[in-house]
Amino acid sequence: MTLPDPAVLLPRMAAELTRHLQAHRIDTPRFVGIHTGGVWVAQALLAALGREEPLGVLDVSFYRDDFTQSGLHPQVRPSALPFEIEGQHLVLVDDVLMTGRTVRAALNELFDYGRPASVTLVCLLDLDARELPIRPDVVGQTLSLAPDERVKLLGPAPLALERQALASA
Ligand SMILES: O=P(O)(O)OC[C@H]1O[C@H](OP(=O)(O)OP(=O)(O)O)[C@H](O)[C@@H]1O
Ligand SMILES: O=c1cc[nH]c(=O)[nH]1
Repeated sequence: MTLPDPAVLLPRMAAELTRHLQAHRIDTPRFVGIHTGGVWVAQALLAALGREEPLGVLDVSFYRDDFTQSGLHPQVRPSALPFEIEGQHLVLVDDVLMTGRTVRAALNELFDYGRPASVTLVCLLDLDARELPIRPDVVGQTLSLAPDERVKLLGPAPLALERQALASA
């Protein structure tokens, strides 16, 4: 199966997000991307929406539930949220949603900064392999991979999806 082109998915996602925000009467959303791929997608989405505003960046490494098993990634960066979280309507963006564990970690981190009024979840690809009750509000495309396959977002520009074989243990 051919992987989709992010440049095709992003304008559709921008239109669907606009409809979602209007339907929920959200006028001033604050965008937060999950490092690394989610930040690239959030930047592309802001550009597609014609919005120029600071983007929050979350590195969820310390909040992962496999943190003690996997060790710390050498490029862990502090999160940077250039706006209040308390009472805000957040748009949380990631590139790939698979088990939902990264989004769980992101929500835990966000709630350590304050209580948002709402969180809208946007992802470029949904791999339909959830291990937690988390669902996206806006999704570029849903794909099912073979058990030994993974996808990787290459970026930041141009964005492209690459198929990878899962390294055997
Ligand atoms: O739903 P999950 O099973 O948690 O998987 C989704 C996460 O996997 C990838 O993160 P990765 O840690 O590879 O970071 P990256 O963005 O730097 O590639 C991807 O960017 C998502 O954040
Ligand atoms: O295939 C996958 C699964 C999880 N996260 C990714 O980035 N790709």
